[in-house]
Amino acid sequence: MANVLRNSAKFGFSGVLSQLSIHSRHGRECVSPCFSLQQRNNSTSPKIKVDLDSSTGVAVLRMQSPPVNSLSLDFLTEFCINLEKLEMDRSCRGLIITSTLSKVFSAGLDIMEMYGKSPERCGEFWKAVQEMWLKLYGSNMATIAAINGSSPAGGCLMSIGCDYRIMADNPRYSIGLNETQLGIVAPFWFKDTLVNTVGNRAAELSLELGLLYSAPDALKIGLVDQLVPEDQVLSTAQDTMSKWLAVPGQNTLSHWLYRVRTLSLSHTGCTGSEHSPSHWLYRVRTLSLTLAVPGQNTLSHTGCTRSEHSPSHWLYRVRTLSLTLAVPGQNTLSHTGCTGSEYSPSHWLYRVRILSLTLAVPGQNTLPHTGCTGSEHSLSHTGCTGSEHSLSHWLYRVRILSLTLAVPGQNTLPHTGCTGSEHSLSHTGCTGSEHTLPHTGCTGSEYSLSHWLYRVRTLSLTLAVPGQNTLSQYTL
Ligand SMILES: CC/C=C\CC(=O)SCCNC(=O)CCNC(=O)[C@H](O)C(C)(C)COP(=O)(O)OP(=O)(O)OC[C@H]1O[C@@H](n2cnc3c(N)ncnc32)[C@H](O)[C@@H]1OP(=O)(O)O
Repeated sequence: MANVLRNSAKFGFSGVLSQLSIHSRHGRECVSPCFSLQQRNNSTSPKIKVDLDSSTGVAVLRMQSPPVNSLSLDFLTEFCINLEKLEMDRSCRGLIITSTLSKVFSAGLDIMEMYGKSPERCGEFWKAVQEMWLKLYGSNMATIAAINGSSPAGGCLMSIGCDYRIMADNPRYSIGLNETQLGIVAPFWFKDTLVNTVGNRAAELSLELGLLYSAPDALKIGLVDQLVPEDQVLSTAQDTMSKWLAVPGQNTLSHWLYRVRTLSLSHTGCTGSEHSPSHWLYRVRTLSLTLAVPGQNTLSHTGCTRSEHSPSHWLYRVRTLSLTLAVPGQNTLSHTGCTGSEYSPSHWLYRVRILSLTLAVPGQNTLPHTGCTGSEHSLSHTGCTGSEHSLSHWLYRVRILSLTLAVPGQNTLPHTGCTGSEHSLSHTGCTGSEHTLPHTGCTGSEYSLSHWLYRVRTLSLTLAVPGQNTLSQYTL
């Protein structure tokens, strides 16, 4: 362990990436010439071994970092570099992740990385953890976890970041997000990924109690998709992969349609440098919900100081609560201007989302029945202020338009009154000028509409990664 730590990364994660001729996955056709065919087929780094079978287009990534494949900064850096190389390699369509160690897939985050480290090191580490998840969950490859041993915490995150999980049928092996048992709270994106895998209630129980599931129990709740004898884990993964690769276009649209919301972290409003990533990754949703609790609006830099709610409890309920908070008469949502009590909670619980759309309708910004009268609800970020559009027109189109607004070279939507540079990505919660699209490197009209309609959300999520607010690593 000490050796692992002593040999830790000499350069930051982003530094490592910048040393590669990294191109966007959007530019898969522009594979960097620095990767020869041979290099792409096989790659071995101290902790990771990758074999790409060019006849099938399937790569097997073997984690080989004894004793337990713990996810140190070194490990994560190597993992992400290997993932990025495969992502850029057009011949690679599927990825299987497994372990060379007996009994252990991965023990999760290296706990020594969380102890006694400098803030800078912590920042690098947490960025690398999140990068691992972003790269895996947002991959354009079909991904299968061949779980041939225990896979707690971060190991479980890696597994649920894949499209499919095959686990060794051995009741001694366990898997789960047990962070709460360790006295730490899994970040919301761990939680969201688990919810997407096992559903809300199972995720809630699992996270609040920090449960580790035996292989058979994991199958019961859907945490893994299939159990097979231990010596068949990899071969089954390879067979299964061929089914995934037979689905037309599976590597893009269908994959993304399910994941795009989870990946779009943009609404956290985290702009970066002022808060360390780890600070925010843990706290942003907790804080945002606490802020919304009437009478509790005091927490240090956000104004809230209360601590009576356990993080795990709150982290998992924040979305549900945020709906309730919108009930007029139950809360004073000064930011919405809703103060009345004329509507019952149930009425609002069902309508608040629809109404929030309505608030965005130009010329309909005064919603007397909600008590909202101010101009604060104009779509200032879209530049739409007029009343030229009818309600129904907008109710159906506002989302589509907001996508279109993000299309470089299409920022002039004459019929909406939007003319240009004011189309920062403020709808993502990013308010600074640094989050305009030019910031992402997209300045021209070189991309077609359809290209962007599919990718804009993907890109916006990257903007949301604290400390990663430039997309400099992508060549668009
Ligand atoms: C906000 C999100 C935060 C965190 C997410 C995380 O991922 S935190 C990490 C959580 N991980 C765990 O709780 C797993 C702990 N480990 C285990 O349960 C077992 O080690 C495991 C994986 C089931 C394997 O058991 P086995 O009996 O085969 O090995 P043993 O326990 O004897 O461990 C061997 C050596 O590995 C060291 N080690 C184990 N886990 C970690 C880890 N996560 N990080 C660093 N080091 C780890 C363990 O201390 C042993 O070291 P040694 O020097 O030989 O004593």
